[in-house]
Amino acid sequence: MAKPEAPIFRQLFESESSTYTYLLADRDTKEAVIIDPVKETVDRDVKFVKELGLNLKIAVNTHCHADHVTGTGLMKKQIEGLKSAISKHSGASADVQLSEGDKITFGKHCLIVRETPGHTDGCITLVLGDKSMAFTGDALLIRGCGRTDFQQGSPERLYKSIHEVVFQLPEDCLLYPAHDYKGQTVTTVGEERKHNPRLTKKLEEFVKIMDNLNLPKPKKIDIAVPANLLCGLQD
Ligand SMILES: N[C@@H](CCC(=O)N[C@@H](CSS)C(=O)NCC(=O)O)C(=O)O
Ligand SMILES: [Fe+2]
Repeated sequence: MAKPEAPIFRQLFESESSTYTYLLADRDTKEAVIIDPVKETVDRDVKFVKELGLNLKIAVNTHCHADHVTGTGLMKKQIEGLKSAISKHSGASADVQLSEGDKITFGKHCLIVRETPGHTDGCITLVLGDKSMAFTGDALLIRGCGRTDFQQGSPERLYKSIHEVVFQLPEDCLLYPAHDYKGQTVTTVGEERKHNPRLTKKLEEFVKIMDNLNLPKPKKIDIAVPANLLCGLQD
């Protein structure tokens, strides 16, 4: 059973890009936040928000995604008053440009913005006010991390972001990534500090690993990045 003061929390999945979208809401006021909605699943998510009687205030992107088109622009057309948000360092347009330490409030809860660059310049981690959970975007993935070979990627910056921001959260803080490709859903700070095969290494070795991932580029990168600079609304 969830603690009475814990927000409503749902983890939603988009299977083509293996993206997680998160919905959080205050149980009393019904004010809600959505994190990383995907264009293809906007109808599902809007229906769900309506079914739960939520007042969706803000749709936040953890960064300018390269692998899928964000749903924030489309969602704004369907939900009156909804605002989009992204880091001011992302280069993307949105109603709210976020900076380190900003608070996104929903009812009695809030998400605190922590800048965690390295995968991209504008990556943020959103930490729930009581530090019981955090949304790491592509900075930290479960037993992995975001690639650093495009979009201003820098393994040195990513290593610093994870060690100095994410790994400083409480050991039992639940970490929810923007993607998982192996069916995993959640991890903790303690688990990743102990078992992350990349981030448990010294910086020099981490840089070597990241420089030699040799991953193919995301299939949609040439469509997704320009669209995501405009809330996902460019055809
Ligand atoms: N195959 C997928 C793209 C997979 C990919 O590159 N994922 C990114 C996160 S989305 S920008 C990543 O950082 N992966 C790190 C890793 O170690 O897998 C597609 O074509 O969309
Ligand atoms: Fe990404």
